[in-house]
Amino acid sequence: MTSEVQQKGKLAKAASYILNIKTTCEKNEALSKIAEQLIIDQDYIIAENAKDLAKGEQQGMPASTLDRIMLNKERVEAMSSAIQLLVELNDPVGSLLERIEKDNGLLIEKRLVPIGVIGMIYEARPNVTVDAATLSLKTGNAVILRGSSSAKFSNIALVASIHRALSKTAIPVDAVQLIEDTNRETVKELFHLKEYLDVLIPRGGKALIDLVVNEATVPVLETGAGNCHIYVDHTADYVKAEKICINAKTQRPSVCNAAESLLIHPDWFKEHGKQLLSAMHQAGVTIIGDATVCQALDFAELATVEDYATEYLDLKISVKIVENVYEAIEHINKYGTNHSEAIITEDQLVADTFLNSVDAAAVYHNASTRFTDGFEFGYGAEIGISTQKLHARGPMGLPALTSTKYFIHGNGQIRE
Ligand SMILES: NC(=O)C1=CN([C@@H]2O[C@H](COP(=O)(O)OP(=O)(O)OC[C@H]3O[C@@H](n4cnc5c(N)ncnc54)[C@H](OP(=O)(O)O)[C@@H]3O)[C@@H](O)[C@H]2O)C=CC1
Ligand SMILES: N[C@@H](CCC(=O)OP(=O)(O)O)C(=O)O
Repeated sequence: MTSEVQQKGKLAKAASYILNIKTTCEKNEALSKIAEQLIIDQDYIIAENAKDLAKGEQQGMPASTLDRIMLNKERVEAMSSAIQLLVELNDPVGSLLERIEKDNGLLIEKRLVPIGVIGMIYEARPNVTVDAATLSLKTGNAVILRGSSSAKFSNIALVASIHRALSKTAIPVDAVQLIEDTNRETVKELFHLKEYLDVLIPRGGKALIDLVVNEATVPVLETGAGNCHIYVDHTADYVKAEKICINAKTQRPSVCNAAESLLIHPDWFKEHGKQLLSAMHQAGVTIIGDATVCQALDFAELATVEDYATEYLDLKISVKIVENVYEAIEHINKYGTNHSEAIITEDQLVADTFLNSVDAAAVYHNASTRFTDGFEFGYGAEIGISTQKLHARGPMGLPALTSTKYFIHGNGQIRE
């Protein structure tokens, strides 16, 4: 018997061949219809979402996880408006990257093309269902979605709404597939769906990413956990440091681009450490410090080596005193996850050393790590934040969902 994954993979592949010849106008019309349909269906979507929330509450899920799953009128409207923004963005498909005219008259053009079928395994956040589907459609790709079991009812409702919208357009309904069987074994089927999948994007914690990278035989675009640091150098401006550290830690502690660790120069710590960490503590942050920090502050708890490797995803931060920018870089390259790293300094040379030597997808000088986001970078949304180096790095918006193809135009040339 053919499995759900096999069946939906086959349908998505067939749809991808239809989709890749659709015009930008046809794709945009379909996106606008989806934006409208989500609003029409919002009561149904919110009612289905309530089933996920009730299940989560019964299982004793923390409030931060329930908040990630929760949909209300405002959030559905935000999803719909994000799609309208995507409509406005340039369609990269067809863009000419290179044009070579050979002496024999051959014209070689290198253009951006859809990847084909994208597989997505992702966390319990229903808006990712809509982001992934719409980014894929705009770039002429079909998508197979496998969201978390914790958001199952919400995802089924959202994809039903997307299908209702697509059925009124030139874009095939089969271009968006949702795997409804949330058994973890079905996830593994995607790892080997070579016949139908062109790329698999896992979006979630380290355990999921390691599993996919180690086991998948299909090409993988790796996203990753965010153990993000801020290094406060001895020339750092206090006002900037406080604003950035509090924003990076507290604005949305559960996301991958939130700061998890502070590294501070000893001279700066002597002068401003107490003021900064007290302000963070007052903002609700638990300070897990090294011996120097704990000696200076009675509210700090002592850090272990594990703390430096931990992505808390909570109102908690580890704090370590480092001798200089070189020790900061060494620490980050050892404990970081190649996601987003920041330095606060007024010294441009120190900043340049940090930005060039830290191995991460996004490096910041005097700004919050929270900006690593597709919308903030101008991509409308992101399908994930890549922490690998090949094909795409950082927030993956529309261009990251394309490949290239050579189009060669001749008039009878043969190779001598
Ligand atoms: N770089 C990026 O783009 C992003 C990174 N993140 C990172 O993700 C993490 C938070 O996500 P979290 O909620 O923990 O997500 P998880 O990693 O727990 O889950 C993500 C998805 O993978 C599935 N899954 C997890 N483990 C397995 C397994 N062993 N076998 C099969 N399927 C599996 C889950 O299914 P099910 O839930 O049904 O079990 C879910 O659909 C943080 O580390 C955060 O930094 C988050 C968003 C974006
Ligand atoms: N796009 C996000 C960051 C990445 C993300 O989606 O994180 P998560 O909430 O863990 O699923 C943002 O900063 O808004």
